[in-house]
Amino acid sequence: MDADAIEEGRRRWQARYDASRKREADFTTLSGDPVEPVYGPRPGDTYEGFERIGWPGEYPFTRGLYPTGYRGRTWTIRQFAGFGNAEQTNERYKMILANGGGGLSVAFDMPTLMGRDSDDPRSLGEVGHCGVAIDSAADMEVLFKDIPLGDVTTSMTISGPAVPVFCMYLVAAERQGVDPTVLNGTLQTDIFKEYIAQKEWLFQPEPHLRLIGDLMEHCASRIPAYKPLSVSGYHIREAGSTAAQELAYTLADGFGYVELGLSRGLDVDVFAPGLSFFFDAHVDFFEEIAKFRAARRIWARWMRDVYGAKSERAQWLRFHTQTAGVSLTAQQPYNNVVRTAVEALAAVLGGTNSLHTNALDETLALPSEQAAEIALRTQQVLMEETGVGNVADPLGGSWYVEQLTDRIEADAEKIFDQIKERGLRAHPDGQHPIGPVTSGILRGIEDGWFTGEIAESAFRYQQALEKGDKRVVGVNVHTGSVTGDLEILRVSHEVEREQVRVLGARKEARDDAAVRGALDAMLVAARGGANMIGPMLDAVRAEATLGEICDALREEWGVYTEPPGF
Ligand SMILES: CC(C)(COP(=O)(O)OP(=O)(O)OC[C@H]1O[C@@H](n2cnc3c(N)ncnc32)[C@H](O)[C@@H]1OP(=O)(O)O)[C@@H](O)C(=O)NCCC(=O)NCCSC(=O)CCC(=O)O
Repeated sequence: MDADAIEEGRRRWQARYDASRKREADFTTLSGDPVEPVYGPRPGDTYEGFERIGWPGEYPFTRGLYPTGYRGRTWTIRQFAGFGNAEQTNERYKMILANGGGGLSVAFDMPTLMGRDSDDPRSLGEVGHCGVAIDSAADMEVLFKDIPLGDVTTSMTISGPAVPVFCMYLVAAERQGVDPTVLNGTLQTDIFKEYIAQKEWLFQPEPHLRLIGDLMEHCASRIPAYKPLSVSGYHIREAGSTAAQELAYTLADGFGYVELGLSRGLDVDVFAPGLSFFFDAHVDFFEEIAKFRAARRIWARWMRDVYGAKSERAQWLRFHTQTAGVSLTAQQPYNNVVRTAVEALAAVLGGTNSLHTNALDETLALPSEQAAEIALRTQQVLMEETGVGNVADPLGGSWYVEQLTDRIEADAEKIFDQIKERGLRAHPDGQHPIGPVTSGILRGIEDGWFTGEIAESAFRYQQALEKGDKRVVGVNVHTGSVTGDLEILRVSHEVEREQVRVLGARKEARDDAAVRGALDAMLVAARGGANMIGPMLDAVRAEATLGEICDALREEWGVYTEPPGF
């Protein structure tokens, strides 16, 4: 790009920066010297390919979504939390909010994630263990007791039974007297990554996609700020993928949901802002920063050029980041604080919109209160002390980071081609039921391609670790010393007994005929083409449980069994 064009871009950015709101904060160095909100080539310099880098707040958004970077608003500190019953988790949420947490993020227990009630025999021993147990709208009410749902953004990490759980959240808001149309938050809902990595699905992909389409339609028309999908690479990475695979599979899944919305006749400029993303921040500092920058650029280009999105918001890739659970070690666990801080810094330098920092004991158990506090404080140290939010995309223009960004982008594009090619194999006539990328994803799920590719990468890394080419402190290098007793959070089995007792009492107290009638009406919608959110909300209002709703649908649609892979 020639020097004049670069200067014209700088003036455009400056005008938008001047017109934007900034935080009341000190934007100087620790020594008191002023710093610019963003840096670029020196006036008069040319820069080949600068249009791929650009300025913060404009296409292709490599350098961030906002002209102000974090000067406008810092990232959201959003700590993923949940354990035991709704009452215990409600206490933890109040602690997080009181200590400066910016939003909530609900972790559900395994039975809830699988759409089973706490009194289901298959739930035995799991209730309240890896997250909070939620059986019905009444539990959701307790979960958010004294937390005004209209004022706090709430993320819920659940995908198989995302839609009934979302209905419970809406009913809890109704019962708080909050107008559901003002709600703001994120539901994970990403079923593709369940088949690819996390493996918490309920049905075949097609009925799941139908439900997700209903949800997208409902949110786009009635709850405009709510983000019904958090397209997730985190679990793909944690399963052992490379950074480029994480990026490419996740963005491809995002394209799949865009195609789903388009196939339902929705307007891309209306529904696309409801798609958000969720990535891992692993320990290779620069590779991760490059991944985040490439993610924004690829998404903006595809949204504009392939799917016809016109508004900036529909071209924006907004993402939450969690530091890499898989990088934590049980050996010398205090070192995990250091790893997490480095990973969190990569996320921030990559321009994350929201961040969870892992607690040092998470490789052993759910975080203790003390470990959870250190994790929260880690973000606050970065935010308050380091000056990292003063300058947007401070690594933009680094030869290394720019080349890494280009390389990851090119690797991702190759993977998109492979996915589309699989789609064409499934539909050689080019008649894709939802869209070409979706066909490729479904084919890749069906024939085990994604899981095979991830397993291959995980295997290669493990070999490198065992040969000592890759080193992990406390694991294959610097192994002695620095130990210490950790206080481990243990969830009492009493929680399960109490949850089952309360659930039994609620079932006794409700109007069974109303529950049955509402579930039947939901099944009528399932068989026809009507949007299922309305009837599902009615079932939830009648205190139908999550297990009852999911079982009715399992009976209707059948369950999914993974094809065996070797
Ligand atoms: C979009 C995100 C990513 C972030 O939403 P947030 O509300 O926190 O932040 P945001 O949208 O970026 O910002 C809030 C508002 O401020 C505005 N805003 C932000 N920065 C600005 C700036 N500089 N200038 C002007 N406006 C700005 C935004 O546009 C937005 O307003 P508008 O709304 O008006 O635009 C959302 O989807 C989210 O919160 N996701 C979290 C997902 C999550 O927690 N998942 C946990 C998974 S845990 C898991 O899966 C478990 C893994 C495991 O451990 O196994």
